[in-house]
Amino acid sequence: MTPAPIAVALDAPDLETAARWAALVTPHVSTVKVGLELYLRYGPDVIASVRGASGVRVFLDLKLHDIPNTVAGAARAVARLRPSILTVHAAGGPAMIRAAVAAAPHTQIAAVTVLTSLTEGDLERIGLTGPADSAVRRLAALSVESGATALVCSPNEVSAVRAEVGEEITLITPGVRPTGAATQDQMRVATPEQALADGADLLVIGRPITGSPDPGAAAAAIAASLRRAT
Ligand SMILES: O=c1ccn([C@@H]2O[C@H](COP(=O)(O)O)[C@@H](O)[C@H]2O)c(=O)[nH]1
Repeated sequence: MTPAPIAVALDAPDLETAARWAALVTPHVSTVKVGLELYLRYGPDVIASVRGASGVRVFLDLKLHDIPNTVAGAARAVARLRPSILTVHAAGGPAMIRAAVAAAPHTQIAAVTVLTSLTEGDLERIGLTGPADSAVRRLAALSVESGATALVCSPNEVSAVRAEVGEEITLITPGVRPTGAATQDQMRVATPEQALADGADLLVIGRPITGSPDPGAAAAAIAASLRRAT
């Protein structure tokens, strides 16, 4: 069976837990995601630990955001680990995104538009007035013009972003919650089925899977429900 288009966020406190979660979910999902918590604690070794024998795709979610020269150096440093996807913040601007793309030619650079934990009230306080999808569309267009071939947005904006950037760009959506699951700190959310129906290519799902007593079964259940919906 083809693994589901899900990236499981391995936001674990230790390497053993992350590797265990990765081994349990990899029969069911296409990708595992390493974020700041794990990478800052364990560094590059974490990639091999979660990739394991299965060779599952690893998404390195470091959300780089700095001047172009610094981001180029950081992207070059992690490119040797061959992550499938590396994130940068779209708000870092065109030159920074171009620098990341040039520094990691074998890794897909995904630009994070507006964090899924932010409400429209938060955006207004930051100075981004108007509906969230206007800011997301603007940042998406800028990122693609700068060479990003993937974008991170909430499932609520995925159809607007698809209309803006076309079919060739990979749309990645965190803020995904199965019906009835707690939203926790995610503010702009939708179900896995809705995100996929609206045009997402890869669903990032963490705690609804890793917080389950059986992460393998939780991943398998979401994968099966996506298969039924398509
Ligand atoms: O806008 C964003 C960008 C990245 N994330 C990351 O996705 C996961 C979501 O985990 P859940 O447990 O499913 O909430 C997490 O690693 C974030 O760093 C995001 O949530 N929103």
